[in-house]
Amino acid sequence: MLRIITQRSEAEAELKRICDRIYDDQITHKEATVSEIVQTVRRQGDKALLHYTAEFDRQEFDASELRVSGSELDAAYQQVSGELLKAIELAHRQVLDFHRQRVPKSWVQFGDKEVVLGKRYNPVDAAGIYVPGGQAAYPSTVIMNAVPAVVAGVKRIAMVTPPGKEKSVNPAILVAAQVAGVEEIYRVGGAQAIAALAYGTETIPKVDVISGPGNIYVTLAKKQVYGHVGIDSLAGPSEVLVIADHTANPRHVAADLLAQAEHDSLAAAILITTDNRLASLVVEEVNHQLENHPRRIQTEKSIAHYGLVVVADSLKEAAELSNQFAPEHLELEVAEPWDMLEQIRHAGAIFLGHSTPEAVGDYLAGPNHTLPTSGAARYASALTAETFIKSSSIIHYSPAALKDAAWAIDALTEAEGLPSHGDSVRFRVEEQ
Ligand SMILES: NC(=O)c1ccc[n+]([C@@H]2O[C@H](COP(=O)([O-])OP(=O)(O)OC[C@H]3O[C@@H](n4cnc5c(N)ncnc54)[C@H](O)[C@@H]3O)[C@@H](O)[C@H]2O)c1
Ligand SMILES: N[C@H](CO)Cc1c[nH]c[nH+]1
Repeated sequence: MLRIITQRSEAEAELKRICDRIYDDQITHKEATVSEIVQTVRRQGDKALLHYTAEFDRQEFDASELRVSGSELDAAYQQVSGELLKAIELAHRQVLDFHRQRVPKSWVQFGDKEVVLGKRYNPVDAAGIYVPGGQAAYPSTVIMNAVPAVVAGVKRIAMVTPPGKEKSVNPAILVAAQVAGVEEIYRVGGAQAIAALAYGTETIPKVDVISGPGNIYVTLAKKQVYGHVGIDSLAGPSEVLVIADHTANPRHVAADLLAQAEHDSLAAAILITTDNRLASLVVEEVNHQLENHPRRIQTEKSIAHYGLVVVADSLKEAAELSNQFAPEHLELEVAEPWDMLEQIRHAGAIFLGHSTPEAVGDYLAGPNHTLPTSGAARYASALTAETFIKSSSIIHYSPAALKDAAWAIDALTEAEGLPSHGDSVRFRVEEQ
C-alpha cells in the first residue's frame, strides 16, 4: 500500500531511507556474497562461472557453450516478429543519432614560444556490456549500451546476459545485439559475469570498461571490481520520482509509478504533489492497476517498501525534496514544466510535461536509459560514448619556453624536496 506523508521532516527521513536502500542492513550481507563470487571467479575462471550459473540461474552447461554460437544468432531472427524487428531498428537509429551528437574530439592550442597543449582522445580497447535478464528481458538495454561503445570506436565489445530456460538467450536480445553490431555474446549473468569481464577467464577475455544496469548483485559487483576496470555508474534497481500538480492525470501518474516498481522489488516509485486530491486518487489508481498486474507480487513489494506519496506545500518544496533524493528518473507532470526545470539540480533524466512518460526514454527517444541510481545522480550521469573514451594530455615545450619556465619549476621542486625534478629542467637549460 502506497503511503501518504504530509510532514516535511518525515518526508525527508523516508526519502533518505529509500535512497539508501541498497546500502541498508538487510542488504549489506549481500556485499559479502558478492565478494566471494567475484574472488572465486578471479581464482577459478570458467569453472566458477559454470558453478554459479548452475546455482543462481539453474542452468547447467560446459564452458564450450558459454559463448552464443553463430547459428543461434542467425536463428534469433526467425523468432522475432517483423514488428519487433522494426521497433528495435527504430530505437537503434534514434539512440545512435543522439549519441553521435557529443563525441569528444582531440584538440591542441598553441601558445607563445612553440608551447603546444591539448588533449588526445582514444577509445578503450575492449568494452563489456551487461544486459539484465533475471526478472525481465531487456533488448532495449542492449541498444542503450552497445551504441555508445560503437560510437566511441571501441574495437571489441563483449556482451553478457543471464541464460534463460534451457540455456537459451532471449531472441530479441540476440537480434538487438546484431542490429547494434555486437556478436561476442556470453550466456552468464549476475556478479559472476561482472567478475569474468573484469578479470577474464579461459573463455571470456578481460575488458577495460564495464557498462550496463543490473540488480543488487550486479551493482555491488561493479562497485567491487572498479579500479581493475572502469565502470559507467552504479545503475542499480530502478527509481522514478514524479512531481505533479493539480493538472496531472492520476491514472497516468499511477502507471508511471508502477512502470518502475515492476522492474524489481528493490525499485522505488515516489510521487511528490502539491495537490491533496491527486495524492489520494493516485493511491486508489495504483491499487486498481495492481489488481490484475502480471508481476503483482514483486511490484507490490516494491510499492510497499519503497513507494511513497508526499504532499508538499509548494513546487519549490517539491524540487528541494527531489534534489535531496537525486532520482534516476524525474517526471515533471506540472502545468509549466519548463519553468520548473530551473529548480532541478540532480536527476539522471528529466521528463517534461504530461505527454512524456518515462517509458519514452526507456525505449527510443534517444538519450540513454542506463542511469545512476541510489543518489548517484548527485555526481554521475547517463551512459554516453565518453564512458568508453579516455584522454591523454598533450604537452610540448621548445628550448626557449623551457628556459622561461625554469625558475618557477626550480622553486616548486625545492619546496617539494624533489631535486631530480629540478635537475631534469636545469641540465637542459644549462646545455642550451
Ligand atoms: N538503472 C538503470 O539504468 C536500469 C536499467 C534497466 C534495468 N535496471 C535494473 O536492472 C535490474 C534487473 O534485475 P534482474 O534481476 O531482472 O536481472 P539481472 O541480470 O540484473 O540479475 C540476474 C542475476 O542475478 C543473480 N542472482 C539472482 N539471485 C542471486 C542470489 N541470491 N545470489 C547471487 N546472485 C543472484 C543471478 O546470477 C542472475 O543471473 C532491476 O533491478 C532493474 O530495476 C536498471
Ligand atoms: N526503466 C529502466 C531504467 O531504470 C530501463 C528500462 C528498460 N526497459 C524498460 N525500462
